[in-house]
This record gives sequence, C-alpha cells and structure tokens, in this order.
Amino acid sequence: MTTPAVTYNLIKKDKHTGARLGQITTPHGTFDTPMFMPVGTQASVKAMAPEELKEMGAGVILANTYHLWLRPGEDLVEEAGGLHQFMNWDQGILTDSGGFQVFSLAELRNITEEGVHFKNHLNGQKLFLSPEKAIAIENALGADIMMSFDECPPFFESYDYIKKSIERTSRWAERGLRAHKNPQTQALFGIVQGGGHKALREQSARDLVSLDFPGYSIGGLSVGESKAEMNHVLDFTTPLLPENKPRYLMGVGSPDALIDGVIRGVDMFDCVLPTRIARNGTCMTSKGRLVVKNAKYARDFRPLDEKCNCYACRNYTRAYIRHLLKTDEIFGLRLTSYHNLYFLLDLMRKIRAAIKEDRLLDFRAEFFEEYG
Ligand SMILES: Nc1nc2cc3nc(NCCc4ccc(CCO)cc4)[nH]c3cc2c(=O)[nH]1
Repeated sequence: MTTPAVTYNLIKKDKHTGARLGQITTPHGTFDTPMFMPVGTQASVKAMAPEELKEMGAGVILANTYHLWLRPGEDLVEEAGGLHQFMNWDQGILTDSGGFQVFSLAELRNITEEGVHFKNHLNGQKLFLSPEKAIAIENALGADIMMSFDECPPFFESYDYIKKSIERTSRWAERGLRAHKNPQTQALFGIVQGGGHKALREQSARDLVSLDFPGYSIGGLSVGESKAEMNHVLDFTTPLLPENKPRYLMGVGSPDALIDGVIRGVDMFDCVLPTRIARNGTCMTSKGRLVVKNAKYARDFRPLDEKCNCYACRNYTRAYIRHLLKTDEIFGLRLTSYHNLYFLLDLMRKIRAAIKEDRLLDFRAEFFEEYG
C-alpha cells in the first residue's frame, strides 16, 4: 500500500460544534487546519511576493488549471520544473480542475459524456476539456493537491438536471482517478455536488467516498445561493464525508462564511474575494468592510484596522493608502491586498485557537458583535 501524497491528522474536535482542529501533510509541508488558501490563479497571488505570503502565514495557495493551460501552457510549466519551481513557492499548491472556470469564463458550447466543448475566452478558439485532459494538465503542473474534473451546476437547477449532472461528475471522477499518473506525490480530491438537494448530495458523497479519495471538496456552492442556503447544505453534507480526511469548501472567503463553514466541519477554504476587493480599495476590518478610497478617509491618519498587526497597518495610514489608490500607485493595491489576506489568515489563526479552547461559539459571537 503506497503512502498517499496527502494525509490528514484530526487533532481535536470542538466540544460544541462540528469544528475540527487538524493538520494536513503534503509533499511540501504540514499545515494547520482550518486554513484559508490565497488564490494565485495564474501562478501569482496578485501583487504579493512569495516571501510576503510566507510572513503572513499562508501555507497552501491555489492556481487554476484552465488559465495555466491557456497561458503559458502546462508543457512550459513542466519544463520549468513544475509550478513550485516556476513561481518560487516551496509550500503547498492546490489546482482547481478547470470545470468551474470553464462554466464561469468561457463561452460554453456543450457538455457531453466525454467532456466539455467550449471557446477559449481569450481568442474564441474551440477547446475541449475532459477528465483525462484536466488530470494530465494538473499532473504536469505538479500541484500537491488536484481537483477532479466536475460540473458545477447552477444551485437552483432542477432535481432531474442535477441528478444527471452528479452521476456524470461521479463517472468523470472515476475516469480522473484512472488517468492520474502521480498518486504518490499529488493527491486527487473528489468534489461533492448536488445543488441544494439533500438526496443528491448524499448520492454524490456516497459515490465519491466509495472511490476512496484522499480528500473531499464540497462544490456547487458560493454560486449565488444565500448564506443560509449554503449553511443548510453544509449541515447535511459535511457529516457524509470521512472524519479522517480533509474537507474543502470551494470559493468561500468572507469572514462570516469562513466561521460558519468551520463550525459545520470544513477544514479548507479558498476565495478570490480578499485580493479581488482589495484592488478596488475595499478592506476587511474587525468592524466590517472599509472602502478606503472613500473621501471621508482623506485625512484619516489611523491604520486600516486599529486592531490589525499586519505590515500595512503597522506602517501606513488610511489617508496614505487612499492617496495611492486615487493616484493609481501600484503600491496601494499591494497594501490593501496584503492587509486583506493577512486579515483572513489571522482570522483562521484565531479560529484555530478558539477550537483549541472550546470557545468557538463565543468567538463567533464576539466577532459578529464587532463585524456587524
Ligand atoms: N471545480 C470546482 N471549482 C469550484 C470553484 C468555485 N468557486 C466558487 N465560488 C467563488 C465565488 C466568488 C467569485 C468571485 C468573488 C470576488 C468578488 O465578487 C467572490 C466569490 N464556487 C465554486 C464551486 C466550484 C465547483 O463546484 N467545482
């Protein structure tokens, strides 16, 4: 029996909720969970240097198969020695499989049993992605954790459509397992789908758990459904997944959704939110969102967040950062991006400490009291 590329160690279960304190071990290191993973879609977490990501405590970061397949091409990345070498990142890397990106970016042609036919969102060129092709690209990129090729159906699609979709997604997952060339060094996760339908989430989870993946993603969420609907799906989906394997909720990154996901037993999260909103001057603070570009901060010489200990908050003021953003100074984007990522990574540190001391629900109450 070969040792799997990724293992999960459950350290402690929270007394009052479904939260877990754990560690995930990969070929590029061991990382504490629950964790937030910064998104570096095109092999760069926008505006951040690897050293800065390390100093703020990032362990695993994301890259996207679809984007890197198009540019610069997985063959070039492979020639560079793989993603870690190419982007000078020696810790964890997770790649999404392209499924979601195709549906959200490309002009969709059609989905068949074989795979997805679509147009390159950059030049309209006809393209085709199958489970085998997606897995081959992820093998070439060399990520420690790879996603199966799946369909992320619209949350509100009909029961019948989603039933057919999850059954195909399970067949695709099995084809991906067979096509996977490096199970000893790259862990392939299954992605549970099923929209908002309990019976379909159960069927999808059952199918994928029977294929014995080293970890499981919960897909099909954070696609426009309400937070209450997401939490409701999590309530009945995470318990279907093995306790001794990591659970990854895809595309979730607001502070409240992170806390509520942890409480429902999720270990890993990713989202473009912190870096995306940073670039238009919106900052996450302990008192809620702060749009630092707003005129009212022109002469505000306080840090973005007076409770934050990050590089941006220790050295710069709202007035200065607002000035940089208003004058299109790139350093402005760097400071807001740094702060927002630090804010979420620090939130996960606080959540892990709260689980350790069985006070996660108290922490949640205190956090929401201030966050608003
Ligand atoms: N393979 C796969 N990947 C996914 C990625 C996802 N990402 C999301 N949500 C991201 C939502 C999201 C997108 C952009 C912003 C920036 C501010 O608007 C914030 C959140 N849901 C997701 C679902 C899936 C999924 O089922 N399968």
